[in-house]
Amino acid sequence: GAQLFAALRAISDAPSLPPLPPSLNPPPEKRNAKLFSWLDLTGTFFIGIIKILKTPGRPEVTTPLAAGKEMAEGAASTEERSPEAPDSPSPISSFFSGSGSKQLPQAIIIGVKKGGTRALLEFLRVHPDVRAVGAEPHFFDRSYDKGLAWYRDLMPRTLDGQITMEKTPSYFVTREAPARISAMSKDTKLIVVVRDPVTRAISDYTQTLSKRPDIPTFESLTFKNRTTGLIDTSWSAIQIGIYAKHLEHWLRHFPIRQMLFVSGERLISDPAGELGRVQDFLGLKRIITDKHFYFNKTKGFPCLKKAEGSSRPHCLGKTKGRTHPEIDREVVRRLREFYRPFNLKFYQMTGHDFGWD
Ligand SMILES: Nc1ncnc2c1ncn2[C@@H]1O[C@H](COP(=O)(O)OS(=O)(=O)O)[C@@H](OP(=O)(O)O)[C@H]1O
Repeated sequence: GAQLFAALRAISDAPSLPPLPPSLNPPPEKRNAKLFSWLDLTGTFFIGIIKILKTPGRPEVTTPLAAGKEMAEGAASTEERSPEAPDSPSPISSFFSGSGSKQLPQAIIIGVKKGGTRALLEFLRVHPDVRAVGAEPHFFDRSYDKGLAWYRDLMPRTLDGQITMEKTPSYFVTREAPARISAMSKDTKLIVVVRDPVTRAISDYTQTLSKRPDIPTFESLTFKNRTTGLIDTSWSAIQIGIYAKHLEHWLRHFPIRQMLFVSGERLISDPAGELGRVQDFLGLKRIITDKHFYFNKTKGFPCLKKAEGSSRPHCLGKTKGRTHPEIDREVVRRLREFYRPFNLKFYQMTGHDFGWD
C-alpha cells in the first residue's frame, strides 16, 4: 500500500507531464470536461485507494484548557477535519493537472463560521473551472508571516481559465484580513455565507460542546448579567453574528460589488439557486444546477449526486448538521432582540433582506 501511494505521489509531484495524446488533448475549453469525464471513470477506483492510504493531515489546533467561558472559546479554533474534504491536490487530481500552475486565490470564502461554508465549497468544487484547497489555510489570520509564496504553494494547480479558491471562515472577523487580502490583490472576490446569527451562535456552541461536554450552558454563557439581561458580546459565539460591524471593516478595503452574500438558509432549501448566484458572481458558466443535488432524508440536508472526482453520491460528514441542544425560549427571544438592529443594518448595507427578523 505504502509503495503504491509513494508511486502516486511521485507522479503527482512531477513538475510537468509529457503532452497528452490527441484524444485527451482537446482545445482548452473542452479540456476540463474531458478530464473530468475521464476522472469519473477512474476516480472511484483511485479515490478508494487514496482514502485507504491517506494519512491524517494538519493537526487540529488545540486551545488551552480553562474553565468556563474560556473553554467555550475553544470554538474559536478550527473546523474539524471533515473526511469529505480531501486536501488538494490529491495525488490523482495533481496527476491530471500537473501541467498547470499554482496561483494565489482569485476568490475566497471568508465566512462566516458555521454559516455553511464547507457545503458551499464542496458544491463549488463540482464545477470544472473551480479548484480549491480542501483544508482551511488560515493564512490571513494565523500564518501571514509565512508569506505569499508559502500560501500559493498550498494551492492546487490550475489550468488557464480555472479559478483557485479557499475557505477560512475566521477571516470575516479578523481585523487584519481585509487589508492583507487587498494587499495580495485588490480584485479578490469575497464570498460570505451568512446565517441567522442566533442559530449560528447555537451551532457554534454545539460544536464546542461536542469537543468539551463540560462547558457551561449556552444560557449562562450568553449573559454578562442574567438578571439585567445584559448580553456578553465578548463571547465569540455572540460576537461573530454582529455581521454589520464586521462588514464595516471590509468595506474600508473592498467595494461592496466585490462581495457576495450567500444565504446559509437558502443554501439548504435551494442549493442550486444559491449556486447559480455564486457562479454568476465568479463569472463562471452555470454548470452546477438542480440536477447535481438530491435531498437526503436521513441526513436531512441536500447532498451531491456526484462529488468532485467521484461518481458516487456524497453528503457532508457528521460534524455538519448536528442536532442542537434546546435553548431556553426566553434567552432566544432576548438574543433575537439583541441582533435585530444589527441585522437591519446588515440588510441595508448589503441591499438584501435575509429574513431573520
Ligand atoms: N448540505 C449541507 N449538509 C450539511 N450541513 C449543511 C449543508 N448546507 C449547510 N449546512 C450547514 O453548515 C453548517 C456548518 O457550517 P460551516 O461548514 O461553515 O462550519 S465551519 O465554520 O466550517 O465549522 C451546519 O451547521 P449545523 O447544522 O449547526 O451543524 C449545517 O447546518
